[in-house]
Amino acid sequence: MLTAACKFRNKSGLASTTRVMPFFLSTSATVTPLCPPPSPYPSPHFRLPYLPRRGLAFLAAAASPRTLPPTPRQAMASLATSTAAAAAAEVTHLSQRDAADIDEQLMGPLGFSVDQLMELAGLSVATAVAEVYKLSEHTRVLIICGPGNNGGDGLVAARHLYHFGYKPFVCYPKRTAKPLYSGLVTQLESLAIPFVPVEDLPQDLSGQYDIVIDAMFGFSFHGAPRPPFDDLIQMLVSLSVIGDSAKRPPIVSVDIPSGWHVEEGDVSGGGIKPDMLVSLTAPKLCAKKFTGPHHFLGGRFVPPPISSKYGLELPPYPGTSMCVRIGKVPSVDISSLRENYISPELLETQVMPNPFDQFRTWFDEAVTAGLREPNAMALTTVNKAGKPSSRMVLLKGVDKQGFVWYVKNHHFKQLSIHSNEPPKNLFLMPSLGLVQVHKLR
Ligand SMILES: NC(=O)C1=CN([C@@H]2O[C@H](COP(=O)(O)OP(=O)(O)OC[C@H]3O[C@@H](n4cnc5c(N)ncnc54)[C@H](OP(=O)(O)O)[C@@H]3O)[C@@H](O)[C@H]2O)[C@@H](O)CC1
Ligand SMILES: [K+]
Repeated sequence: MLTAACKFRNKSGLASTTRVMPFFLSTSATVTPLCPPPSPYPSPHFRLPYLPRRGLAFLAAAASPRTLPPTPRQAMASLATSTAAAAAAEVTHLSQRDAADIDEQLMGPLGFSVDQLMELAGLSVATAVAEVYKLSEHTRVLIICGPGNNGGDGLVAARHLYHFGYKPFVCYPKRTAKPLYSGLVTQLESLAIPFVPVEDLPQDLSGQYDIVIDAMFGFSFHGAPRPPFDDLIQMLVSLSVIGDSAKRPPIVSVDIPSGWHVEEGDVSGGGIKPDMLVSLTAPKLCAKKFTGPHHFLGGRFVPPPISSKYGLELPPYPGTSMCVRIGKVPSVDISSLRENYISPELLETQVMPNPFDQFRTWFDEAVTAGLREPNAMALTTVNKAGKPSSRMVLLKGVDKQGFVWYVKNHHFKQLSIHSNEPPKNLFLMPSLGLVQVHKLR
């Protein structure tokens, strides 16, 4: 397996100077642009936040009728619109009654078992958590489980998080004697996942855990929380009042923020303020009051009879994902984005003598590693006046004669590849720790 490089010195003594450019490969190649581009967009992996119907209509109008789906450019142009619209998305919110009805139908005439649904729900929670809170920065996860199925979702999520590489701790003070629950506990014990008694929890959870998952109560919650959940909820309330989210573990609520009224939300205003909510099957009415940065939907099992009976408007799940973000995508502090490019040194003696063979090896690794569109490359050309310009194109082939990519006819005229300065292409393969630069001739 080829690993990342952090420093490379070529024969002429040139060293790469940036942290993200571990390897500089310069070669001669023939440029063969083909036109027009043959493949419609977007690729199956192109991923946008959920677009409510109006947003989809906007995109559909941008594409010619019944022909091509929108190109990435068209899709990106509508991203701001769709993102804002998604905040007020027309996702169906369920009443407590409907949520319980759906539960009954799924596990009655529709043939599901509670184990199945719980497994899918818990898996959704784990994948949503992993999507937002990266393992590199959030390892220790405390899962507080209640006495019902919401607690069961928490037990399942703990198991999946363990297998994803997290270090779960489970607080499960009111165990249910049913075989489903004792089985879930046995599974966690077999993974040596610690069960923490309530009295052993520190009053301030922020020092010991990187994420706290609230799986205490779901849609059957009613009245005021009884012991010991009253204290546990208060513990999470005190956590959520620590303003600086960087100094405390984020709180992830499963289906309902525990203690909230299932339909009216945080009625007193003194309840948990989770950073993330993973609604299951469909959001409940209280989710309209959720103001945290991350709202996801999980429970990818809703069959058409349920959707049509309850008129459910739910976002499509992308690809094979078990969860989908709903609501506004939070704005990111760009300066806080960082990756540690720690990798072994790559020596000139370790690279293949033929740069095309080397490119092919790295490219195959990029595909195997699951990079999205690894054939996307920045193509830079310089016009006769010496003015450089870059654009993203898709590589469509490579052989000993050079690289082949597609551009539209009128774009081809603007490429200026007949100037003295040969064009260069650049591939970014971050998960391999690679940036490859090729000089084309
Ligand atoms: N199809 C779906 O939608 C799916 C749903 N799934 C999940 O199931 C969840 C709903 O599960 P659920 O019905 O077991 O209810 P949930 O809220 O977990 O707990 C009820 C327990 O809490 C107790 N309790 C209630 N109030 C209390 C209070 N004030 N203070 C203290 N205790 C209180 C109550 O006791 P009781 O009042 O009955 O004595 C009972 O023991 C749902 O939100 C979702 O997470 C997924 O697993 C699969 C697919
Ligand atoms: K909950």
